[in-house]
Amino acid sequence: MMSLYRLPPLPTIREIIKLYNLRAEKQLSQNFLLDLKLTDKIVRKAGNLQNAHVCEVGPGPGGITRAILNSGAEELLVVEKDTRFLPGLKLLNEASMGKVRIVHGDILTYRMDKAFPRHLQKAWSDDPPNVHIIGNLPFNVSTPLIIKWLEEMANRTGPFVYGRTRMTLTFQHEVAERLTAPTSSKQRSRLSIMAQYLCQVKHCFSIPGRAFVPKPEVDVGVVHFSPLIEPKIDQPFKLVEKVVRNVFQFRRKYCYKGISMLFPEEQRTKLTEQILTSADVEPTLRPSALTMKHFQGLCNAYREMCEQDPHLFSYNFREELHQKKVKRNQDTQKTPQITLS
Ligand SMILES: C[S@@+](CC[C@H](N)C(=O)[O-])C[C@H]1O[C@@H](n2cnc3c(N)ncnc32)[C@H](O)[C@@H]1O
Repeated sequence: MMSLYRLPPLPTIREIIKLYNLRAEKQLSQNFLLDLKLTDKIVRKAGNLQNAHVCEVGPGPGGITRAILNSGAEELLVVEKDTRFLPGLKLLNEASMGKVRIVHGDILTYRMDKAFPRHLQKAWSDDPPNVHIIGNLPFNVSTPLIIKWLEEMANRTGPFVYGRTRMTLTFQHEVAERLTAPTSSKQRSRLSIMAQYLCQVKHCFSIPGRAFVPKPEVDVGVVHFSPLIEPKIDQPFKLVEKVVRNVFQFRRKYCYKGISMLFPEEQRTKLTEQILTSADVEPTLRPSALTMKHFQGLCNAYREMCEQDPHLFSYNFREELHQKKVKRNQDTQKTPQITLS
């Protein structure tokens, strides 16, 4: 069946690279994937792309682009920052009879909410729309981008105005492990909770660094995100983010230490006890041992406490520390100097 959708005249990626003299820019962390088995495998992990509307982020010379075009997608929007790749992408567009829409831009600022026709929109509780995001981006872009997209997923904005848009993205191997880490694993971190409370996250497979040209220092993990109908924590993203950040800031200590920093010093002991009791969290658990249910309990209890004291949410213990330091310095300067004559 697959051969029905194959587009025979597509130029090979090596031809495109040679034709336009496309060298990877090390400063831009460009690492190309030219192995067709691997580009096909990434695209297969996105699911069935027949008649799909796909956005590929950072297509570069077009290895993954080609695999997407061969998968039966109806429309492929590519967002590429580096102008050197535009002529090669135009060539792929011509060879695919106009299926590729090329945007020269930065995916961090591109309006994904306007990227596709509105008729593709599905209700959140419905099946996911036939809209997919696929990309092999530089590591310094993929991590801030996934944090931005997780917030947009929580708010149903950006690419999630179409419904539960699925994403298949590459990350540095260690980040892929953190995104998918289960309770009590070494890699369990802030990113694990933020991703897993909103989606089903799957580390599909790893690609050794040597498969890329040029070879990056680290291996790469391919991660698939499928947004959940009901997030596992029913609280605003910013609140969840604050609780989770506090819990993990002292990751080697008992969890009560980080949790206590949600509260101003004068109420710290009392309110920490209150939140731990209400969320049914054992104070001597390590942050990595907390389950999603524990985080749900902590966020719900913190929300209630913030409703009772509206100043609580804006409290930031680092700011308090900073203020104290400034005051100490001012006091030292005010102390009269006693000079011995
Ligand atoms: C690691 S290379 C991968 C290229 C290609 N997808 C592949 O797998 O061979 C990353 C690509 O993303 C592009 N890129 C980097 N930052 C970007 C951004 N903020 N927005 C859009 N594209 C970006 C780079 O120019 C480059 O083409």
